[in-house]
Amino acid sequence: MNVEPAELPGLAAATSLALLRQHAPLVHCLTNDVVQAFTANTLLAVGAAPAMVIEPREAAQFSAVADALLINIGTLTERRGVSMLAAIEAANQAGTPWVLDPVAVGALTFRTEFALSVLPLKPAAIRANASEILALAGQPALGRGVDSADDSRHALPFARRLAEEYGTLVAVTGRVDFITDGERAWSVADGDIMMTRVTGTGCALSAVVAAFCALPGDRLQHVAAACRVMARAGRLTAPESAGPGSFAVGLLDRLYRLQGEDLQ
Ligand SMILES: Nc1ncnc2c1ncn2[C@@H]1O[C@H](COP(=O)(O)OP(=O)(O)OP(=O)(O)O)[C@@H](O)[C@H]1O
Ligand SMILES: Cc1ncsc1CCO
Ligand SMILES: [Mg+2]
Repeated sequence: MNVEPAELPGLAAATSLALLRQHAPLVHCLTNDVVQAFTANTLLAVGAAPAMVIEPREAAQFSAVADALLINIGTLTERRGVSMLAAIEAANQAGTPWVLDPVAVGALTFRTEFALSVLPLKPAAIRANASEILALAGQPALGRGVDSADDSRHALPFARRLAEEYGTLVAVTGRVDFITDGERAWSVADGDIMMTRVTGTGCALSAVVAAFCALPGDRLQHVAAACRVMARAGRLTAPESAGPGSFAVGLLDRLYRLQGEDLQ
């Protein structure tokens, strides 16, 4: 149970990426106001398709036909919460996987109660930083707003526990990403510190995780592959960037150009 997770093999990540581009899943994103366009462009760059349908009277209708649903509570409002619950219910009825990004859960009461209330609604995966995973698991966390101040390795046992308790997958990201179903776990040691200097790399990754959840086959492998794809693209882009601005643009270009051999 507590053995060190193995690094996801490059070939597995490449196989999942090829499958993603073949299927080009349509991802219904109910996400925060900061990252809408970056998230949509990230999905398009990697080979999936986005749609941000947020009106409560349309959300359920759309999530029933999308291939995956993303629920990100970064700028949660009461009205957006209504859309999210309707979308989750419709996705569950249609057998569509949905992914939770519990942004800044912990210190803030409204979003924390909301996140805890949707955990039993069978998310296919949860993607969060270490502080958010600790908070979801009821542990003291050092998060500062939307940023993590905790180490993903420290959060791994709690990620495992959450995955087991809710029958879901948990991807806890940071310097090293860990992806677990409670029993099995993969690690992804890649990325670059520059990824924390652009807002929404984690939020966009959660949308990519949702896209990979739509694929047939080993979902734990696919979610780990999503983390690998994002982190690898970040690692390759950082040295070519003058700063966060060109990094954000370069990351999209790199995701678009990323080939299986870049992951090996
Ligand atoms: N110190 C680091 N070194 C290398 N890569 C990192 C580091 N921290 C985060 N990353 C990478 O950045 C991406 C986003 O992860 P992070 O944990 O920062 O998400 P987040 O805090 O939810 O981000 P946001 O809320 O801004 O969207 C992941 O691909 C992760 O691997
Ligand atoms: C900066 C910020 N504030 C609320 S959501 C968000 C995007 C990163 O999570
Ligand atoms: Mg986040």
